[in-house]
Amino acid sequence: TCAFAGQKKVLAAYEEAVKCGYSGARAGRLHTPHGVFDTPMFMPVGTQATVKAVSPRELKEMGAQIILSNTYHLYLRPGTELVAEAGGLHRFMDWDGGILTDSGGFQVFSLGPLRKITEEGAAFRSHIDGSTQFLSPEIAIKAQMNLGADIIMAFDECIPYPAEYQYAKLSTERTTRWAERSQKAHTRSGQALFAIVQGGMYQDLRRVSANDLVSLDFPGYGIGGLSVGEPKPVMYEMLEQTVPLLPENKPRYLMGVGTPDCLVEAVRYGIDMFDCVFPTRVARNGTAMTKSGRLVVKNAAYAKDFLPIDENCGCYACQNFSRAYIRHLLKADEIFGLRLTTIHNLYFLLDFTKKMRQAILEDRFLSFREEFLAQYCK
Ligand SMILES: CO[C@@H]1O[C@H](CNc2nc3cc4c(=O)[nH]c(N)nc4cc3[nH]2)[C@H]2OC(C)(C)O[C@@H]12
Ligand SMILES: [Zn+2]
Repeated sequence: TCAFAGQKKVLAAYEEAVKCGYSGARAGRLHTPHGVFDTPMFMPVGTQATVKAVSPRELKEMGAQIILSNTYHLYLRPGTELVAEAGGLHRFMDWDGGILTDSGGFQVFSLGPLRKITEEGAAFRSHIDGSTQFLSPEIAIKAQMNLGADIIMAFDECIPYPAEYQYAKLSTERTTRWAERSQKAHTRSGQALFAIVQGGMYQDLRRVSANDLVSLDFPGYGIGGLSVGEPKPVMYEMLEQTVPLLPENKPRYLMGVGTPDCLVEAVRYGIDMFDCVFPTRVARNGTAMTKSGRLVVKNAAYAKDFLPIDENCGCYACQNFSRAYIRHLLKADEIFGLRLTTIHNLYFLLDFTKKMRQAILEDRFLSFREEFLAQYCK
């Protein structure tokens, strides 16, 4: 049911992805049990069944369509059976938009002190209480069926960066076997299971991974193993190698990205969906995202700056409060300060993807990209 149909520029009976200029950029519509959503899209991250510091009502107001939660975290606490008893994740967190859950493949390797990876799965110690835990494709899929997200991810290994070719090859082949096991374990109808392309930073492994997963016929594809510390040009090169091998009529989701400069480049290669903790995380240490780069509103320079973070921003923070006020709250450790920077950063990225979509529909994406990159300092 997670069909992906591009938005056609002219009215027509069928929908097809609108291609733009000499790029792979496309404007699409993602059909899920909780609604039809526009792409390109940014998905706010709500790791533990809440997008930190903002409410579902505020998320709806700022235009969030699909939000993310993490199987790894919810499996450890409060447990995915408990969430199922509560009526599933949508009911539990009172969110009636789309939900995508990551499978735990990344969190196990980035959070829990790793014990061991075998063909069967990954043994690790919980970062919460140090208990010995184990995740396999079957366990991760069952957990995600309990949570009831609209889109779930296959259990994979996010290859660390850098990694030896041989390690990347063996790990990628195992991830493909795990994707097949994930598919067999996935019995919940109405829920889309996406595979995750791996391959490290090796072009040939990326192509093999993409081709193998495409032949297993998933309704959508995550691109994993990126945004793990590699230089941005390397990430873009992996996209160039991978995205063209993925079906045009299915969504492509670049995991863990990111900042607007990365989003506009990835959209050019044909990516439709993004998630990243960046906007909510940097908000909590007083950094606001703007079209010219980062603005550390906590800095003394803004003590008497009575302008909003961004005069052209339509968010609740910019419409009602000044930099001086937000800086005061952050300095005073007032929770409302973090809420305002978080609201602004999420709104900024959600609005940015809306602007990219509009540019694609009006066939001016490449000039939009040029203008944006010219004024954005990384
Ligand atoms: C720029 O933010 C830092 O970088 C991480 C985001 N980068 C990222 N790459 C990912 C790859 C995968 C993958 O291969 N497989 C699965 N299943 N999920 C994934 C999730 C991923 N997220 C954030 O994660 C932390 C919190 C470590 O820092 C952030
Ligand atoms: Zn704002």
